[in-house]
Amino acid sequence: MRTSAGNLLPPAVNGTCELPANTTDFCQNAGDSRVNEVPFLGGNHLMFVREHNRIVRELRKVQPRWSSLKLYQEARKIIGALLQQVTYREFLPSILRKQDLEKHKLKLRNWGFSNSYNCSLNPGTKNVFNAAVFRFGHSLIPLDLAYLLYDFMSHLNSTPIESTFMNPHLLITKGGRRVSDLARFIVTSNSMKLDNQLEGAVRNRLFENKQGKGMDLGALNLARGRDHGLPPYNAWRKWCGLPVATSFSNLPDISDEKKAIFADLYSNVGDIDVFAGGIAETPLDGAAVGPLFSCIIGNQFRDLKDGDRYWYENRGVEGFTLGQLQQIRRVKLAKIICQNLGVDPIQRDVFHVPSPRNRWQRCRRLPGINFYYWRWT
Ligand code: HEM
Repeated sequence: MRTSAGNLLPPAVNGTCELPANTTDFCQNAGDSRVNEVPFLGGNHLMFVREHNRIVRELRKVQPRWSSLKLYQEARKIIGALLQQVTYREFLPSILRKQDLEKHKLKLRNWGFSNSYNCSLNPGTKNVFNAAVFRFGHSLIPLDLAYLLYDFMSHLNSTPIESTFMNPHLLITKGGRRVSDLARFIVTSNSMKLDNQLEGAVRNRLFENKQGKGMDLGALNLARGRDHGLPPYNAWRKWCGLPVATSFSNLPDISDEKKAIFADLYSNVGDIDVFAGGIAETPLDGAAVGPLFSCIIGNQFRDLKDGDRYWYENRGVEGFTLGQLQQIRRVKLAKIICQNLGVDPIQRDVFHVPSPRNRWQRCRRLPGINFYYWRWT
């Protein structure tokens, strides 16, 4: 895939971000226009483009006769598999309880092919998931971004997050030489707590213009839910088989303090918006989200997996061989980050900050794919 100098993403033809005057920075081009929304999202795009190109180089060594189209398609298939694996094996366990992962059949196999495909499931994302539930991440957004240098101690260029919206400077400056400093900062920093608090940066200053007028992401989420005609919080509780609130004083999974706020803001308990109610729930023990969001997220990811005929663990003419599948199963996100963004050492589980239970590892010691298994494809 095309990159630009410094192994960065190619520049966008039409400016899709806001650049200060007299800068050598550029807006990045990617398959999704949100690539410029915030530098760590751009960093994710960049990482997978680099990983794609790295995989193509490796495949070419074992399959020198493959056309560039065949190389592209096989690398794309492997990237798809890695994204699925990281999501289910690393990300979901960091937000859902073990018993909910089991209940929704979200656990991946360690060996062999999967036979969980169910043609009656619809793998499309549901309106409530996009327009409300999966926006829970808006409460995790950090206050600022910075560089963390090689010594893992010195912080530089701390920048309020609102100054980085639609401005890829921190990521692409100096011909990409700062990419690893930014990535090192991100993998070692805690996100904000998952709660019903959104930082001022996104509540008042989202995409702020020159006159100092910004938007409110929380309000956008609520408006989007209504605009999409989503049923209210209580209706989704019922859908999930959870007790439904009959009055503000008996909202079952919400603290007394928040019950009072809801009573102040809504005239009827049946009107509470699903986004507002869901992020106000007290997280379940061992989870980052409360019962309602656990239910809807669990359901959605079950359908995305079991409703997908091309799920990477499935057996099929289009699928991987067993040997290839076992190679893919060796890879964790830490390996993808360290190989492509130069964070070395890195903790094994990048969804948690480094600790004695989540120790640093040298990149070369983390398992990766042996492309020898693609020799007979
Ligand atoms: C600084 C970081 C972020 C910013 C500035 C941001 C901003 C936005 C904006 C402006 C929208 C569109 C709102 C609308 O008009 O309806 C949106 C949608 C959304 N965001 Fe975020 N967001 C960020 C991080 C996250 C995170 C961490 C998550 C989840 C883990 C997330 C999940 C979503 C989802 C699911 C949508 C709906 C997408 C769709 O329907 O296609 N966002 N975000």
